[in-house]
Amino acid sequence: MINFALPVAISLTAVLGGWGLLTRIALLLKTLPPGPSLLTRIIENRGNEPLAVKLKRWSQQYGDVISLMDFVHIGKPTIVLSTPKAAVDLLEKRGNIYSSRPRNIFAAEVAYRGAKGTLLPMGTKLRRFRTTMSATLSNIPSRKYRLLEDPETKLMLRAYYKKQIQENIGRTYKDPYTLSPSAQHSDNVLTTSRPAMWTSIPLWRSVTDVLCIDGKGLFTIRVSYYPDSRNLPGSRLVDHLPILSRLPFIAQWLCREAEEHGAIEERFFRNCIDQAKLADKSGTALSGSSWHTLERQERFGYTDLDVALLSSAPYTAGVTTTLGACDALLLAILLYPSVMRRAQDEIDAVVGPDRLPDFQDFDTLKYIRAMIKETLRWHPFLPLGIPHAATEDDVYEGMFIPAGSTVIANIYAITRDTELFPDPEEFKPERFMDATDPLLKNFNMSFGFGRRICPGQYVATDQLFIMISRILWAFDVRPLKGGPSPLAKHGNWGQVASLSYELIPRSDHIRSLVIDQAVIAEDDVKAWKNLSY
Ligand code: HEM
Repeated sequence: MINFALPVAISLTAVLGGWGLLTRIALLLKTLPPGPSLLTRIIENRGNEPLAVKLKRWSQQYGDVISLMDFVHIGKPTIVLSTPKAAVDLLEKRGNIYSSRPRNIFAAEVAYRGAKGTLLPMGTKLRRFRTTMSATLSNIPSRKYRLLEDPETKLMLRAYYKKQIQENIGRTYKDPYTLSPSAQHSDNVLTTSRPAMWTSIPLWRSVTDVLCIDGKGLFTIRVSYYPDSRNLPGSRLVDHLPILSRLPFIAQWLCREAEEHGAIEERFFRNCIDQAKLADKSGTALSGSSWHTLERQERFGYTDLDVALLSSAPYTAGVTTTLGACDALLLAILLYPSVMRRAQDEIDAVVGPDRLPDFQDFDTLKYIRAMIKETLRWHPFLPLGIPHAATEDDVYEGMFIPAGSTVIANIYAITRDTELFPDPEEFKPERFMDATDPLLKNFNMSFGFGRRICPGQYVATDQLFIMISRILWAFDVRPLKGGPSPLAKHGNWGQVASLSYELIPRSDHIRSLVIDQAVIAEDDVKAWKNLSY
């Protein structure tokens, strides 16, 4: 007798499977959040409209939560959240299912071989990574870096004066001195960024080593970090067809860029870990994520690559972001001179001319803190944050969000929510002064949401506070006469284009105080030897 059982079972499974798939697709199409059709997206793909702006425009047309489907990731749409409420409701209140990262083959798998903390999906490795981050960067632990931020910013101020003297010999201090925010290799910018590096790696051989490998600036390594349209998961061919990464011949061509970037970062951060070990032996290490990770290497079975990439997250995630925010703050000052005057009035009343602003002034310099919040709102450095992923099916206000969806908080749109932020394009620190709404009082939306929220937010705020309060205590910031209008430099997010301005010393008394303090600061910093200035 012919045995029909197997073919019948196979056919039945296929039919049921196919039916299941069809039912799921029908359900998806019916109940997914609304959004532009694929055709609209293809048509509108032309032109140079930035992704965050396009998504904001679509959210005004379709709703606070929109979905974008494609033919490759059927059943796994991209969901975009465009209001504070939607982002808080999903990414924070339902953080247990919205805290993963989407699969990112090009960057997370090929370039970083599963060792990049910021790209980790939910699981034990992510939990351990977040523990390291909070043990070394959260509110209280982050204060230990003040030991470095204090002397470093004193040296930064002196560098500004020195540069003036060098460049303008025989002339008055009122001669212009320009800083270019995009010139990240300039001495002064390096000085300000160094504390950010220290949060990650306790010892650096020299600043040049830190920023250049084989003559290539580390800032250029952005394989996955900036979620612009090019780097979003799914924007590379290999993300759509994972099988390609397993085909050796094709993979060489498709994945070369990722492999090259990954190899450079691995070499660089392994070298840093070697330096950290030496620093510990000589007693010069300031404990940071390197040490926290190294100490747990055996227990957690971390490979050397894991140690190098997990512990370097504060450096890769913290330097350009914080410096970019500082530049945006200076740009706001150039565009809104009354803001600078009000900040200086506050500094003069609280601090006076006889000492530098200090971390002890953090609570009293309320307007400076409001300026920092307003800068992060007005000009968010990461307009689309870093994408999250849903790990379970969910329903939100009648809309179905399937497991596996990529979930993006459009921080650019969220920080322009007119209910919470009237006149959103205006730079108004006052909106944060004496605010009672918790969303304003504890404003941190530009740092992301929920369990993946930026763990470096305290370090970033400290560094912005000390840099900006000291710069405004010592200098007036003015646009260079005849230079292009600073307005042209405001792209609404990310790095502001290079802008020229002059720093005009506020008094000779302050200048001599800075010079004296810098001498003491040099000694403080020498405790961490091998740094070259
Ligand atoms: C103004 C400066 C900064 C801004 C605007 C910023 C913004 C962000 C945003 C939007 C995210 C994604 C959050 C999410 O997925 O919801 C993020 C993640 C992260 N940030 Fe920051 N950041 C800044 C500075 C820093 C600093 C100074 C550090 C470290 C010292 C840091 C370390 C990190 C790390 C490690 C992550 C990944 C967290 C994870 O994947 O779980 N950031 N940041």
